[in-house]
Amino acid sequence: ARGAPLPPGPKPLPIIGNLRDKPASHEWLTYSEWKRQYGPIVYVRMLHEDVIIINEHKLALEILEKNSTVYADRPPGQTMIDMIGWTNGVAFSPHGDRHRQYRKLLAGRLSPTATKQSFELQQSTAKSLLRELLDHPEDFQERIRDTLGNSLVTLTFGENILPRDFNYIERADDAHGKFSLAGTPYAFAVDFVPFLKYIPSWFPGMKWKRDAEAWRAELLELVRVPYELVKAKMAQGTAGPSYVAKCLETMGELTAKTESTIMWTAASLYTGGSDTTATSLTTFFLVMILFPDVQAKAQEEIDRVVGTDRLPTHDDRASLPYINALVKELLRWRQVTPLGITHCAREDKIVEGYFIPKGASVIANIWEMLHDENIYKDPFSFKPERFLGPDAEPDYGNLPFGFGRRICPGMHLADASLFVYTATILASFNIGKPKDKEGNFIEQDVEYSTGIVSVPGPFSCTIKPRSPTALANIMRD
Ligand code: HEM
Repeated sequence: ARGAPLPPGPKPLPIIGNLRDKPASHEWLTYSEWKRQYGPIVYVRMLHEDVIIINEHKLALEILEKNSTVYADRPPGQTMIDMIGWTNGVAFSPHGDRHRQYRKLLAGRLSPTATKQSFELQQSTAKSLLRELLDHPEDFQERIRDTLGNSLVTLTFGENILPRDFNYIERADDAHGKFSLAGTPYAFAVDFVPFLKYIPSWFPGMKWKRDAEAWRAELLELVRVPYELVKAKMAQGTAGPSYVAKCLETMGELTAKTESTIMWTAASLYTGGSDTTATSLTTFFLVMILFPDVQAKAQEEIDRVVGTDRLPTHDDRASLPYINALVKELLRWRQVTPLGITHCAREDKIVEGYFIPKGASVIANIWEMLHDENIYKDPFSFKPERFLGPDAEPDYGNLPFGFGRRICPGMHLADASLFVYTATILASFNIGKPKDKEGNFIEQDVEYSTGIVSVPGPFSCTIKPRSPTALANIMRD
């Protein structure tokens, strides 16, 4: 398929290619610079890895959606990730028969219609969150993470399924930390010298392999134990509703393969949904202190449409256009996964006159696409109004959730839960800038981390019930 040129990009050096151009962190910012220098599609070579960076939404749709099967794979990735077993998980599985099975099962349970079955859980999660925020406003970031995390565990396995000594959240977060470590490029000798993985782990200097084996066992336990517990409760007829219970009900006869499909997709709900949703909701608090007029308008809409005697629910969604626009703007302003997850080309292809080689890593700079000045006026200010009225700016569709065969399967759940969490909080609290002893507002520089999920550092805000009626609503039940 050659005959067309590779996309333009910074000049590579012999052997190492563009390794020295690789940004140390927050890569999306450098990639955006490259858009201005080289255009919307850029090619770089990292050692022997071909990397294509797409910086424009229209082009990303053209490449990743129109040729969704060609770009459905993930890059082979780090040896350590594979040794620990993460390539069995949904997000890092190669796109073959197994990944198709994963997606089919997830699609059945996370479709817009199926998602409605979790509305009640989301509403009760929103209420628990109100109580947590009332009692521990200074810890709001941690409380958000915990409350939303617990809700995902309940959604996946059911209420009170896990014994006290099996702290799912702690174990999962620990496994995610080890995943990040294992995924750090060239952090382990085996990334340079793959045959090291065949040397026995008792050999001197092989601690990394003993680590890999221990981490593999931990991950397997995290994936298997809760599943087995639900299965046992199902057999006794005592399991409550959950993702796993529903899968077991509908899967028919169980084989090792179908069980593995249920287990790994179940694990992907917390892995994919926890940091992302919690980070978006944390950013919502930042927005509230930085853009007080947005908070006032949102509260005005809720008071007018829902009233003050009760909390908003999913049923109110269609009559709350400003809140809907706010959620849309929240996912644009600080998209939480700025580069999505890297896709990989399964075959050579010429797209838009450029050659994209088989095996190339394909990165979509979602951050740049959502801040494109040609589409969004004043892209760094937070304006829900941009999505409202006759002069509305274009709707970005599913862009924050990625592309093609790999698009986020949890997007409807994420969207619905963010709606009900933000609406419930807006109905109940005023969120404000903290003040110092002299009563002056404290300005804070909030930095977002680098990584697959870009997480805000700590910041503070005041969280106070809006009125005695609001307080009564929080305290009810
Ligand atoms: C604000 C919330 C969320 C955002 C912004 C988000 C974003 C994304 C993005 C950009 C991808 C990569 C898509 C691609 O490769 O093109 C992804 C994948 C994924 N997400 Fe989400 N996500 C969110 C919430 C969730 C939730 C709530 C769940 C599950 C309950 C979830 C589960 C997953 C899974 C399993 C994958 C891997 C899909 C695959 O590789 O086939 N995500 N997400």
